[in-house]
Amino acid sequence: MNDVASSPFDDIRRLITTIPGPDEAAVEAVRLRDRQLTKPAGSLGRLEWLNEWLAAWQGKPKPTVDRPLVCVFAGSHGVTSRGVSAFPSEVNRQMLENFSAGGAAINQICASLGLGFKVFDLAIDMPTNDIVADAAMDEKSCVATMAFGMEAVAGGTDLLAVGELGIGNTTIAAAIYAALFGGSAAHWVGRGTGVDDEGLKRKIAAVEGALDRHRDHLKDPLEVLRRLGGREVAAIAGAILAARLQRIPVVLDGYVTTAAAALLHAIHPSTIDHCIAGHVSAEGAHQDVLERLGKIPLLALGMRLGEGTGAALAAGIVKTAATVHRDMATFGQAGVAERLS
Ligand SMILES: O=C(O)c1ccc[n+]([C@@H]2O[C@H](COP(=O)([O-])O)[C@@H](O)[C@H]2O)c1
Ligand SMILES: Cc1cc2nc[nH]c2cc1C
Repeated sequence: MNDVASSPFDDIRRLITTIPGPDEAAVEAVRLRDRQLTKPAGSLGRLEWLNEWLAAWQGKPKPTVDRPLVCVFAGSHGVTSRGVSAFPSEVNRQMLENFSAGGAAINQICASLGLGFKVFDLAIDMPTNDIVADAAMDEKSCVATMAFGMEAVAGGTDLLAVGELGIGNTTIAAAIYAALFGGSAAHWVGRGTGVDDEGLKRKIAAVEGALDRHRDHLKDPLEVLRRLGGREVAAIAGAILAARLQRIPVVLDGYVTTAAAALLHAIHPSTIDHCIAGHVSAEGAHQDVLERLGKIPLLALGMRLGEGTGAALAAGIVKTAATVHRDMATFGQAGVAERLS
């Protein structure tokens, strides 16, 4: 008998030890074809790199973006009782209805770019505990929610864009970053949906209170997730892991979504090598987070909506990059003269 008590988190840790690495042969095949296409070498900038990235993580010498999928995870948060958002928590349910009716920004972006769209309701009417007073979740429900997130890609996709919805979750994200990276609560807290100066003070106080409450238990990133996180963050972490195991590249959304990636990165940096930052959010500290994760955002549009919008726009660019690589003529096919020397 093993006398060390096993925890549900051990399954997650074990899973992380099994994730595949990049397919270098596929990357080489993309580079070879890229050199033959009718353009000066390197002239498509990061579009060229995107195809190498797709090939590396799909494990395909001819990368595809035929079934791109945007998954949005919705959670609700007990910390909202502290006045940390400019909007009431009812917005969660109302925005889910808006998603279903096709009225949200993300619906228009997905329709415009030809992206699939799925929403996951993570017990939106049952908020997680207030992180200042208690742990957000118990270990079992944290792992169960990660497992639920893993199912997001079960229907099949070749590019996953992840996003979230959850009033109060920029406070949750700020607390996670403060726990992972240190620094003051004020550095990590921003205006989210648009809180005024008083709201900003309440957010800072909430993050300080949460860190104080959980201070002796924040070494393990999975404990940070359980204590300071939310269900959407747990589910996104699960989706990112499942995508890696199924060789699906991932595009991250903004400040809140990136918190899930930062937790995985803290377990082991290579865990998020198959992820790119779709955009840098206008939420103040996002650029700092991306630098710490070694991610250069594809877009910088001053957006701070969440709901996967930045990731979806970036996924549209990734889709175009794959089409360009697949369908351009070579110098030989087009009869275009090659470089002189
Ligand atoms: O992801 C971002 O960069 C981002 C920045 C600001 C706000 N949000 C969205 O706004 C909500 C959280 O804002 P708040 O003020 O309620 O903490 C949540 O639904 C997020 O999707 C998202
Ligand atoms: C209206 C609204 C839409 C959102 N989408 C993501 N977060 C949101 C927050 C609000 C308040």
